[in-house]
Amino acid sequence: MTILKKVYTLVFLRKDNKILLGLKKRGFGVNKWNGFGGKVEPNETILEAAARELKEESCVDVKTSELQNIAHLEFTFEGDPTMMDVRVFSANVFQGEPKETEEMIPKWFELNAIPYNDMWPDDNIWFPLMLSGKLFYGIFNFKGFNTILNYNIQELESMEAFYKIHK
Ligand SMILES: Nc1nc2c([nH]c(=O)n2[C@H]2C[C@H](O)[C@@H](COP(=O)(O)OP(=O)(O)OP(=O)(O)O)O2)c(=O)[nH]1
Repeated sequence: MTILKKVYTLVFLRKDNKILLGLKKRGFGVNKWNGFGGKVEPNETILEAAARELKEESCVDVKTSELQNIAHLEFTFEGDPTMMDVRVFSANVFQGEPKETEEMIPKWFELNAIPYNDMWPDDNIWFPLMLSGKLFYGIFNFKGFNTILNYNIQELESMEAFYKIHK
């Protein structure tokens, strides 16, 4: 089966031992808490897309130089030839206060109170790696949107080295 790849961004803001999540109000992942992100458009870089989606969904501004790439995630769904290629970033320097938008209701969560029951089912597998400052590559194969058929996670030494071999 031909695999079509679509590139997405996902940004997590950090402040005072808290993480900013948003409750998605519509579309893919509706009613789930998540970071902020979306599809990379043809006329922009991945970093530009990450900053744009954060702004659109939470009203917060971030400089692309403050976005740290911390993970690469790939999602496939049984029977769907599209692979979602998700570039995950974190930032602790940003401008403005998060505000509710048409897409998201933002909220700061203590790191020991992450609402995993209302998140994508893979998140409780890789959030602990992210929260302990690890870099990683994860692949998740879903059946429907609630069942993980199989997955693999690899810790990485550096994202640059990973992207040199993983095009
Ligand atoms: N935490 C987490 N995030 C995920 C998973 N799967 C997945 O696509 N995401 C992220 C990647 C993107 O940030 C977001 C999906 O993007 P989107 O469909 O909202 O993109 P968009 O805003 O461009 O779409 P649109 O509604 O404007 O068409 O969800 C997952 O399993 N866990």
